[in-house]
Amino acid sequence: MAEVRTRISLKVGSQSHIPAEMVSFHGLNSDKEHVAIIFGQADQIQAVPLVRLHSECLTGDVFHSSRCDCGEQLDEAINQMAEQGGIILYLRQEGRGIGLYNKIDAYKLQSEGMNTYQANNHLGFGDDLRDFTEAGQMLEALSISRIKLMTNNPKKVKALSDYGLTVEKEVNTSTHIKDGNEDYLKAKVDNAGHKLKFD
Ligand SMILES: Nc1nc2c(ncn2[C@@H]2O[C@H](COP(=O)(O)OP(=O)(O)OP(=O)(O)O)[C@@H](O)[C@H]2O)c(=O)[nH]1
Ligand SMILES: [Zn+2]
Repeated sequence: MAEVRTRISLKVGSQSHIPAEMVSFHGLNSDKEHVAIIFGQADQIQAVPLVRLHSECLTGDVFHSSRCDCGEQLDEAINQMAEQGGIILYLRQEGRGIGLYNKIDAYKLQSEGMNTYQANNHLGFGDDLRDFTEAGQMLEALSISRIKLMTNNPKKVKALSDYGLTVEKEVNTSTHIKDGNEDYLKAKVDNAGHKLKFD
């Protein structure tokens, strides 16, 4: 199921030339172009690699929007995996699965006072439409069965465990508070049980 592997070199902050491999897949449940980014050949030489499932966030990952923490979490994962190896599954699940245009509609409602979950519900969507089965398929295709999962989201841990993977350890990301995203982070804790720490 893993299809093409190609070498890439990444730059995050002051760290440049971070070597990695990008892997495409065929035969996943949907036609979404999910990719794996593998650091330090972790799939081949580590028995229990560090893994992050990162759901796409164009506004945060690319443009570092102040509304969320996605870009910072992605950079944190890359920095950590550049040191110790690991695998990022970059999942094309924009807006927790509602898509970019709907997320923009949700942002408009959030600007008027709703939190992210209320805004999704107001638009007729559930709190979170993501399905992580394909992440399980991708890890299976890479012959990985035991992982350390980098997340604060209990739903991801449960989904991979239900798929049949062994999550030996949960590694929480830092809490990336910045001007504009505190309510977004607190809503994740209150509505989805994210393990984020606020000092
Ligand atoms: N609907 C909606 N989605 C958002 C909003 N802000 C960010 N997102 C999406 O939320 C998702 C965040 O993905 P992740 O960081 O992988 O997941 P998470 O559930 O926060 O869990 P962690 O592993 O702890 O980071 C992405 O799909 C973003 O596009 C928002 O205001 N509304
Ligand atoms: Zn985001």
